Amino acid sequence: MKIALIAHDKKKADMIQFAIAYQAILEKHELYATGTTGLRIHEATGLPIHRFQSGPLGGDQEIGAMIAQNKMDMVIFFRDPLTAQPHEPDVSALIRLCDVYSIPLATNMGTAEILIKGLERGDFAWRKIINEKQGE
Ligand SMILES: O=C(CO)COP(=O)(O)O
Repeated sequence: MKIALIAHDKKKADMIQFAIAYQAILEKHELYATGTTGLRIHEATGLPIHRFQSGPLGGDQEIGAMIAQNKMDMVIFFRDPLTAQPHEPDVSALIRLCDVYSIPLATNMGTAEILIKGLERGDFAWRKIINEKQGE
């Protein structure tokens, strides 16, 4: 599965803890991230991770483009709900696309843990079926 990992600055520590805790699951999948989040996860875990631009420089939009092409299976996006983001429209657009394409999206640690455990349990087999139909 292709998984996008994104965290706003005040949530990066949470994301790193999450990646360390679930490294054994994450390493079985293809990981993508916005620039700084990806760098921090890679430094903390050594996990291979494709890094897009930093969020404010277009990284959210690049991940959104993958969703629009049905090339992303899950998004874990630890948003900071208490800090205004200069690229708020990009953040909203990414979340909107997850809803347009029914892509599982976690915006906090509680939901992310449920998604990742579901992934390990095989709950995302339906994504595999869709991908196979598309010849991916
Ligand atoms: O701003 C972000 C998502 O909206 C995250 O970007 P970085 O991972 O580059 O900090």
